[in-house]
Amino acid sequence: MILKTENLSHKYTSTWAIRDINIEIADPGIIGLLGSNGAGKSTTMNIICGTLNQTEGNVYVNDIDLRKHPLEAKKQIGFLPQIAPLYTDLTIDEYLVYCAELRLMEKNKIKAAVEEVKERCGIAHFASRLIKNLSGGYRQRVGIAQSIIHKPKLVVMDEPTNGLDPNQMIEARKLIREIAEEHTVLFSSHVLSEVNLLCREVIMIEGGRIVFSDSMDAFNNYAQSSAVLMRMDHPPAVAELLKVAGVTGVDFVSDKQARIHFEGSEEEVTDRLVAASVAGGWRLKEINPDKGVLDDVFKQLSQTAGQ
Ligand SMILES: Nc1ncnc2c1ncn2[C@@H]1O[C@H](COP(=O)(O)OP(=O)(O)OP(=O)(O)O)[C@@H](O)[C@H]1O
Repeated sequence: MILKTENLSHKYTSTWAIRDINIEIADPGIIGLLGSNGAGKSTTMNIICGTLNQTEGNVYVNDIDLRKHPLEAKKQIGFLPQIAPLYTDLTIDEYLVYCAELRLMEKNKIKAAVEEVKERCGIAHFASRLIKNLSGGYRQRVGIAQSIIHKPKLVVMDEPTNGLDPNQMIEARKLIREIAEEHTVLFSSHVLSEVNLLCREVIMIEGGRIVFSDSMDAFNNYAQSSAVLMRMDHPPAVAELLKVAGVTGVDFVSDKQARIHFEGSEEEVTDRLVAASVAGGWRLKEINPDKGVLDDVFKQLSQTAGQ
């Protein structure tokens, strides 16, 4: 098992920030830890990486108990915290050597490891530049480089694409995918689409508890909302739309676009709406499933979790 947490729970004050977090990762790939702000992602990651001591529960990395054998377990973990721990007055080379030493790498292996990781992360051409003179995207690459320099089994990244511009995000995602070819990556995000793009599996956490843990495909099936968005040139009155079998509610998001809530099969209701549009001359321009926004999915999932 690459990572196993058992009933991981943590209190900063009198209330539980996370409670009974059980994670099992047996296979390589990218696993997303998805949750809104304050859900408990950073707390979970900090504990897994040994930078925060849990109140209760256990962490095993590569079957090594992190509490009992912290040095051994930490050799198997790379960590990119939410704020990358960069020393901006060092050059990339100096910083990476320093990180390799912190990771207790053997002296004679450090030079080659630094070279390799610079190549891998696309920062070799800036090797002697001070980190403070790098753009946000390159700083993030340096942060990623330090997390894999000692070739850990598990790389943990806390919101690694947060604060990057769209191009930098694309580059960072590409790099994360490449890293996942050799390492298992656990990365957190509060953006559903980001997790969707990158991950094989998703663990969703809300209010400090896991509310969903399964494959991305299973999540998407679950998150499929029971509403469609319909754009028409000549939309009818709400009452007309409500006559279509299965339609349970209608709200207009603009004068030409309506959100149609329904019960039952999306395909059948969509077919009926299309037929009604043709018959009624509504001049349908577009009809699409309305994917639930993250908050709605959270709500659904937390209700399920409470049942
Ligand atoms: N040092 C701390 N002292 C007290 N409470 C804290 C501390 N750090 C986090 N918390 C609380 O613990 C809960 C979980 O926070 P955590 O930072 O783990 O969430 P998160 O999902 O990572 O959110 P974000 O994306 O905003 O970082 C929140 O209610 C937060 O206010």
